[in-house]
Amino acid sequence: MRKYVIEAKNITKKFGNVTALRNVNITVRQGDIYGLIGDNGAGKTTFMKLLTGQAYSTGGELELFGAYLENELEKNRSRTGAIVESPGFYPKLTVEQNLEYYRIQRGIPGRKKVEETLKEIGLWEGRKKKCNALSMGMKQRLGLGIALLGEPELLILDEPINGLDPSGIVEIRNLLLKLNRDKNITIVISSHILSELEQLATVYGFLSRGWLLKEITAEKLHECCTGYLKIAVTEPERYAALLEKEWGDIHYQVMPDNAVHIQNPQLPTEAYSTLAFRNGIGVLELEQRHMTLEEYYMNLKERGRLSC
Ligand SMILES: Nc1ncnc2c1ncn2[C@@H]1O[C@H](COP(=O)(O)OP(=O)(O)OP(=O)(O)O)[C@@H](O)[C@H]1O
Repeated sequence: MRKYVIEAKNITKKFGNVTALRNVNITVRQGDIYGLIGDNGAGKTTFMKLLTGQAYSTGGELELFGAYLENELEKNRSRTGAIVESPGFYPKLTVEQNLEYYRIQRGIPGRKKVEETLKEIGLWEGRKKKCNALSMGMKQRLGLGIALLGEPELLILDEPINGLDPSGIVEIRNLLLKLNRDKNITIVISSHILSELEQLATVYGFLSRGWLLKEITAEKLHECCTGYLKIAVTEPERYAALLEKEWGDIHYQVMPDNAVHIQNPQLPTEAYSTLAFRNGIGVLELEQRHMTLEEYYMNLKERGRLSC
């Protein structure tokens, strides 16, 4: 069993009369890439701020690397690195000078550390650039570099791919995967780009208005979302009636575009097309589809809870 890095038990956070988190239970294990998903105002940043010590809970218990007493928790925060809200760079200093500044400020020994970090985040070539001349992608990488200076075991990243172009997104993704794989760094990451999170996360937590709707591993989610068969036919209504007659307990949906979506099909694809052919119905399109993370999330929000 992998060790717990974060255990949030019944965490509540109120800002005056605004409740940002309500009895939230979140568990992150060593080596996880934990994707926090939720609409604006769901409580993602607040949760991350509780982890970094930028805010404190008003109820419940937070454990970081097994410690929950405030002074021990604080000590363990030194084992984390974070980008929560934009890191402050000195615009007139170069990339290298900014990193050097933060190294000294945090009391991290060894000048070599800056060089190693620059190479790790792919900013060695751009180290002499002033921060006010950096692209968004370079800024995000520098932010990550500052977070990495203290050799964290846990990275907390609030929307680190926000505002990046497609190649910037791929660069950050590959960097995070490498850090996770090679250094076993546990990562908590939030993003509104679900198709991107899908390529990174090993566990998901879905927040809505301060409630944790669901926590599920990527593996389990994938199993649950075996998805549906999309079969577009010339006579969808008649085809739907035939489906029911042939397999009574089948779950399907007739879509506005002549397609019928068969949920979790139990038989080989041909069985469903043959049924149409046998009854003189034309098959226009046949495609096995997995539910995307985005579709799962939209369903979850609509229904509040899903069976898986
Ligand atoms: N310092 C604060 N004072 C008062 N209310 C706050 C404060 N910080 C956050 N909130 C409120 O708490 C709720 C959760 O905000 P939070 O920033 O955690 O959401 P989020 O999921 O990160 O949203 P986004 O995707 O927009 O970043 C919101 O209603 C927000 O207005």
